[in-house]
Amino acid sequence: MSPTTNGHYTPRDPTLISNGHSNSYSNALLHAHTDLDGGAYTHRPLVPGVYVPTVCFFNDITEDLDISTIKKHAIRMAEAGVAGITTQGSNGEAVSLSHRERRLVTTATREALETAGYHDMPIIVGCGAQSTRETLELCHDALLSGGDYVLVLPPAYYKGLMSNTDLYEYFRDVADESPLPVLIYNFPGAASGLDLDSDFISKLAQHPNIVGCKLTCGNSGKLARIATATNAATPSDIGSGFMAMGGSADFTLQTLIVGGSGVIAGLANIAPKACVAIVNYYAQGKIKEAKRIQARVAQGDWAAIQGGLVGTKSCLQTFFGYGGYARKPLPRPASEEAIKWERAFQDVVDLERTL
Ligand SMILES: N[C@@H](CC=O)C(=O)O
Repeated sequence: MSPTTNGHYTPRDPTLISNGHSNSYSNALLHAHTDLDGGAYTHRPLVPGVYVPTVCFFNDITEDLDISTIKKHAIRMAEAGVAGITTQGSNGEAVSLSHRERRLVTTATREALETAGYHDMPIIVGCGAQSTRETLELCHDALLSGGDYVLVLPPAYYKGLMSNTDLYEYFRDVADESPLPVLIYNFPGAASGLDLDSDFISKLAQHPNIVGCKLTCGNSGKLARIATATNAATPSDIGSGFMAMGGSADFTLQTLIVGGSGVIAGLANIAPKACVAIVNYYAQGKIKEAKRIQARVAQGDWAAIQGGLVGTKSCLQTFFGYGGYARKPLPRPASEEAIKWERAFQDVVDLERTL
């Protein structure tokens, strides 16, 4: 694999990575990624900014995927000005989906973006699994579903049996073999407390197929060290360089100030324009305005952090008329609970509506 700038890679041989899932749509996607002269396979560049880890939508009764709402939501996000979409992040209920359903969600998202004219919008696909083998299978699926990058959480089920070296080798092996460039996902809350440190991530960042990270640990000191060590892309760059991303909207401005590249933030499902406004104000040097928006976004994100995707969906249903419920066994908020989330998100939704 030969890297050029961030987001532009030539894989070994794109025709060899069908992994048994090839169909006419995925062939069309491969074709869409391939230069007309039959040349290099390229990925849509990752531009610094806000990436939304989209929630997944289901039929309330059958719990089947609600593809039309998945598409509608992706378009609403794109129209709000996000830089890209992440399917199967923690908000996307990946752990409740089969491999087939994961492919369907990413394919539907790509189709929606294509239909709405967002041909250049990158999709990052969550692909972390408990074995190197399954992670790689998901990475291949991500490619064939229209994804451009993969976001990989460390395996943690057998945490007690693995050393730092084993984990390092996991990311290295995935990056060596993944047909899509990799972002490392550090989220101790979803990985049995496993918290990757800045030395570990900065060392892995030297791998030519590792192009960024998402830090949901909320550690802006760690982010500063990684951004410096990797010479990370910032909102004033044109999209080349390592993408050192914050993992929650409540430290978007802090991420930018220490040299990070933006955020992959669940709150953007509710308030994408507010999150984007922080980045834009920062890029224009309007720090006072950025701080003002950040303060309200941080408060709204507190609700998103506490309520997770259950609270986020409840908020979408209340204020935007779609959202539904998470798959069981996650709870369906009773009416008092829904009112609680309505109150908690009210201010950030008000803010969003002014933008
Ligand atoms: N708070 C996080 C949760 C997962 O990373 C987010 O905003 O996405």
